[in-house]
Amino acid sequence: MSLSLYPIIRKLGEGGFGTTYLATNTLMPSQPYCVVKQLTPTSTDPKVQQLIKDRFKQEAITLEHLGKDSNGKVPSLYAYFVERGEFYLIQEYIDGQTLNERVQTQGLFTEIQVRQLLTDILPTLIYVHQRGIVHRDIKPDNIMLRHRDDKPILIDFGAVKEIMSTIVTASGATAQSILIGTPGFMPIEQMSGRPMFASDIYALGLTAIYLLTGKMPTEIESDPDSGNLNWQSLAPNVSQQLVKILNRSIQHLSRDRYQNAQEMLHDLNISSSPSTPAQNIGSPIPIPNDYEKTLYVPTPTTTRNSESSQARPLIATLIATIVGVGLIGFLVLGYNSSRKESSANKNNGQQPVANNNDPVTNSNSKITSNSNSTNARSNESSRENTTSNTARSKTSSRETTADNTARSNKPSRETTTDNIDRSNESNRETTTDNIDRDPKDTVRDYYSKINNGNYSGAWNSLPTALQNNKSVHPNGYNSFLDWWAKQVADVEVRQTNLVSQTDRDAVVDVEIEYLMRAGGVSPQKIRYVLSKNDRTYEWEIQRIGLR
Ligand SMILES: Nc1ncnc2c1ncn2[C@@H]1O[C@H](COP(=O)(O)OP(=O)(O)OP(=O)(O)O)[C@@H](O)[C@H]1O
Repeated sequence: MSLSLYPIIRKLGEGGFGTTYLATNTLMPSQPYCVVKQLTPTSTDPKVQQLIKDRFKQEAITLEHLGKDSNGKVPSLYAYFVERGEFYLIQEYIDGQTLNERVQTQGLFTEIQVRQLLTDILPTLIYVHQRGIVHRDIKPDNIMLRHRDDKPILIDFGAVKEIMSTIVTASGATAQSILIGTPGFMPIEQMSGRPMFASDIYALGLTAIYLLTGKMPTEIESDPDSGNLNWQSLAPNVSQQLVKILNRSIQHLSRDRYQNAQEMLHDLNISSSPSTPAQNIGSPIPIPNDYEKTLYVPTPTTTRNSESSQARPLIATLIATIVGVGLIGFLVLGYNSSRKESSANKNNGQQPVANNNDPVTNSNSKITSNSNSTNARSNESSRENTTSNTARSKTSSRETTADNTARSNKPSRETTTDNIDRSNESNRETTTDNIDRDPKDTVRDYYSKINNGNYSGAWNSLPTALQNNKSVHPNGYNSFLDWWAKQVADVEVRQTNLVSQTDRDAVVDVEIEYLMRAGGVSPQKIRYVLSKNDRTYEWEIQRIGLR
């Protein structure tokens, strides 16, 4: 097989991974049009290239079966091959228009048209998901309306692009260097490298909103309190029923969305045709303005809302990051961060005693392989995957922690005893070490303590004013434990930035993600104000606030 069999007519588009062309399929008697998708891998390492070749073949087989059995719902795959380091897919040409082109040429969709589109495309999604495939890049550019029958065809599956971004990390593991998906259409779990079927539902909901409003998700204002998109005012004639369905499909947390395409199709079928314009359906739940409160107050509503309100800014940041670096080098981070130990509740609500000498295992921000996210076998197995990965990483992290604890407990305790009786001179020794310490380490240490189950140590790192703030910690240390030990499974430090530093003060911005025990991931951007202790010269947290 070779490219010369498919003479190029013209370019159709160019994306992050290559170029799509209109071509002629000379292998067929009528020499019909075909589409040539040329993909260029990120890595030029020969070992990685071989790996990509193997995976590319697997993915081509998947696409072949998907096309063959789909009854025209997705383009057929005619051929695949590798030529001069470039990877090629030869696909059926769909004579039609993308949804984006349709809106540009014919204007916005009516509710009836959107309902028809959803009724047509949801069975395709059911079909794709039943084969264990998450599309991962549903958007108006990737759904075509075929001229002959106006039926929607799903194009441009994300998995093959993800394969192109395969790299080998320093530890020898394979990972994907790029998040597949389009800014604004990617839900939070997909941005964390864990796409699931509900991720496609999210993107489809936003696609429908685009058809009704003409606005991409990034162009729609979100409610400052909840982060929910204020799209209804842009489409005031849409019925309450459809608003409700679309709002459910675009919930931030996957568990609040339709779990599968059948559920959404079912609601669409039973809901009546357009009648009453929507009035505040799915309206945002307000969150308290007290930002510090959302750091710890462990009520599910607050968690959801704080996630909502924070997810969009984070998404914006990630978009900027992804776009800014030309889509290269944005490594998908896994969740193998260090673990809390079940002894978390040992103190049972009593005020903890000083325990600042617990060993600190800095296991944050690890880069891990994300190779299992390509095809989720089913919703259930997708969940299993996530759980088992978490479980696996927890075990290994716990081992690391235990190991480190064993190694470092003793010296730590000795230091404690020493410190009590020590003279100023020894304090000066400590000082010399600490002068050079980065204030960012203090922040990282705080989260490491939490991940290691050293809640009392973390609590003691907080300024007294925050500990005693009744709106943040109504039950003191118990409130702190309620959040960290009972609701948060892991906290991942994504980024730490030293904003400013003098001899005495420092400001550190961090981007973290809470992995919630109930499921879901909640990103947060937090600002720490630290000051240097006059006596110990250690950096101490003075204030914490959301950014
Ligand atoms: N099977 C197809 N039949 C007809 N036209 C197609 C087909 N596949 C893609 N196109 C057209 O080519 C355009 C670009 O294709 P596609 O979305 O696959 O890749 P891209 O935009 O170049 O990059 P990326 O894959 O990164 O999105 C589409 O918007 C569509 O107009």
